[in-house]
Formats: sequence, C-alpha cells, structure tokens
Amino acid sequence: MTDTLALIDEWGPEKVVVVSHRRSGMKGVLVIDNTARGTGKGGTRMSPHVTVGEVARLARVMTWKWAAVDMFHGGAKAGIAADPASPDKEAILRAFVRALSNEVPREYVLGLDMGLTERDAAIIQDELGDRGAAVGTPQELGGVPYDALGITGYGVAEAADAAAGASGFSLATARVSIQGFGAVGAAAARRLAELGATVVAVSTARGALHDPAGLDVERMVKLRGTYGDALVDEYGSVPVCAPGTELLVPCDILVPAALQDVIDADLATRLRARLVVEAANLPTSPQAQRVLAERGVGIVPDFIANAGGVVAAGFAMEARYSPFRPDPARIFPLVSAKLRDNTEAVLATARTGGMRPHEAARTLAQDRVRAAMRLKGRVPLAERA
Ligand SMILES: NC(=O)c1ccc[n+]([C@@H]2O[C@H](COP(=O)([O-])OP(=O)(O)OC[C@H]3O[C@@H](n4cnc5c(N)ncnc54)[C@H](O)[C@@H]3O)[C@@H](O)[C@H]2O)c1
Repeated sequence: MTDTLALIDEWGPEKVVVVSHRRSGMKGVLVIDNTARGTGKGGTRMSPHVTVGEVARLARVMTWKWAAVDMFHGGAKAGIAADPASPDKEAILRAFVRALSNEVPREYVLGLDMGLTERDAAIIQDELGDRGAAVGTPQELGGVPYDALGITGYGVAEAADAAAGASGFSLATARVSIQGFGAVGAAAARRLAELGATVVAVSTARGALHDPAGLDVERMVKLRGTYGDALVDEYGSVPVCAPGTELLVPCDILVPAALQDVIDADLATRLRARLVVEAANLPTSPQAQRVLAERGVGIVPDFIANAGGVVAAGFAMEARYSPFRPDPARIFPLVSAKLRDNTEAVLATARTGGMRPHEAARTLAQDRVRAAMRLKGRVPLAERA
C-alpha cells in the first residue's frame, strides 16, 4: 500500500486525487506532479493493476519529458483501475472524468495511454461537454493520429541525424540497424533512408533480416501493411535470422525500437555500433550505459529520441479549441526542430559537464523545472534569495 504523503519530494506531486464511484465500480487516481512550466499533461491509462505509486512515477517522468523537449506543460498522469475489455468500460470512464470535473481541463487534460483508445477520448469530451477535456480524439473530431503518421519514428531519425552530425559522421554514409519494425521502427527506417542512411538490418518478434548491402525499406513497409510482423518471412532475398541478430551486426547506428531492457552490460561490450539511438523506452540498462560510455559509443536517451509523440501531443493541446482541422504537415517541422535542438543540447551538456547523456538529459530537464519554480516563487522562502 502506497503512503501517498511519502511520495512528496522537492518536485511534487502537487496534487493527488483519488476517486471512486460505487454504482459503476470505478476507482482511479490523478497525479499532478509539477506544473511550474504549465498545465498538467500526460496520458490516462486503464489497467486492472494500476496503483497510486505507479501513476505518480509516470507523472514524474512526464515532468522531465516536457521540460527535456522544452515545451510548456507540466507532468501529470491518471490511472483507472479497471479492465479495458470490460463491458462497463464507458460507464467507468464517464464516472472517472465526472469525478475529476474540478481539475479537468483547467489543471489536467486527459490523453491516451495503455487501455484507452481514440473513441474513449471522444467519450471524455462528451461527458464533460468540453473539447478541451482530452486529446487523442479521432480525426473526425479534429484529432491528430500520431501512430498512423509515424511521428515518433520520424523524430527518432531526426535525433539520429543530429547525433551523427555531433559525433562527426553523416547519415549519407551511415549503416543503420533497427530492432522492431512496428509503428516507431518502420517510420524511423523510412525517414533514415530519406536522409541518406543505409538500413542494413531490421527485426520483428518473428526474426531478423540482415543485408550489408542495404535492405529495401519501402518494400518492407509495404509488406508490413499486409503481413505485419511476418514481413521478415515474406521479404525473400535474404535469409531470416533469429531475433536479436540485428543487435550485433556491424553498423554505425543501432536503433532499439521494440522493448525495454534489451541491452545489458554484457551485450554493451559486444555491440558493433558507434551510436545507439533509443527509440523504445528504457532499452539500455544503467550498467550498459556505463559500458557504452567507456567504449566511446554515443547514445541518445529515450526521452530525447522518442519525444516526437510528446511534441505531437503538444500540438494537439493547442488545437483543442480551434475550429480548424489540424494540419499534420505542420507537426513534422516542429518535431524536427525540437528533437534536433534537444539532441544537440543534451550531447553538448554531456560533453562539457563530463556526464553520460542520460544524466545530462535529466540535469537539463531539472534545471528548467527548477528555474520555473524559482521564478514563480514555488520554493521555500529560505531558498529564494
Ligand atoms: N508509438 C509511439 O509513439 C511511442 C512513443 C514513445 C515510445 N514508444 C516505445 O517504442 C517501442 C515501440 O513502439 P511501437 O509503437 O512501434 O510498437 P509496435 O507494437 O507497433 O511495434 C513493436 C515492434 O517490435 C517488434 N518486437 C517485439 N519483440 C521483439 C523482439 N524480441 N525482437 C525484435 N523485435 C521485436 C514487434 O514485432 C514489432 O515489430 C515501445 O517500447 C514503445 O513503448 C512508442
């Protein structure tokens, strides 16, 4: 059992609201972590196992994510302890947002996370009679379909290009290996190829493809549309290897875009890439990060490289009350500019401060949040001088 007061440290949470509704059986929690830089924003998850502690941890991650991409929202997250497959899902969701009508949308705006769909975002807007209550709505209601547009993967490629430049090589001569050819991996492959890179290996849960001369990205994207993960079996011109092979092929850039915890200290000693760009969340253990740093292998941390979705969410936040349909073409230049700037800033901070990039990213985010807290007088009087 989490003692909610024990969650509080120098950053937050500022507010924890636990709600329940006897008739629908709804139980849920909203955690607003830190709003020094803006309104609380972070997805809403529905899972039978949601806990206050888990939601608080995710809200904190959002505080750092917004600050790391230098966008003006605060960290927050909400969780509903229910089965998303329940026939009562709509009633539970409606009861949850009704119970939070004091906070939504002035202090928190709902968004999509595990267990919630675009249709649920539409129900949330309906329940509160406010278009501003949620982002992630279907396109018919003016929403922005991040995954279909491949925004996160596009951002990963932009971050990779910036990091390659900072490390003294160009994508035009770079060989790339990508673990995972899903929404993020496929979109990253496409943009990396567009920027001149040669994609030499990819994988799905079914297996890996490796061709030192380069794989045909457009063909793989088309096959993925028809066969999903079995695209590797259908590709044809090279044999299918065991999944995991892609992590060890000779390449310049490795993009883990599937799962967390795939690169441990042992694997880190054997990687043959000179740069790792983390598209998945937490793919590299802290010990592996240390080994990579010792070996001179660069790394772009997850919450810098995969922040394209966060930038798109920021765009969707701005579009909530507009009568005009959001133009997805406007998002890509924003993602490119933000991710390139942040990648360069983090790598420069790491270099000058003698830190690893993950430490540098956290330091940058914390400095930005601390500055906002000071300016707003949100620090103890003794620290104000
Ligand atoms: N979608 C987003 O906008 C977004 C944003 C930030 C972070 N992420 C993270 O990026 C990762 C990928 O997300 P996604 O939306 O592309 O998911 P997805 O489900 O669309 O694709 C996942 C891909 O990984 C492959 N895979 C699974 N296990 C594998 C294994 N053992 N070896 C090789 N490949 C394997 C799957 O076959 C699939 O191709 C996840 O960790 C996710 O949390 C996604």
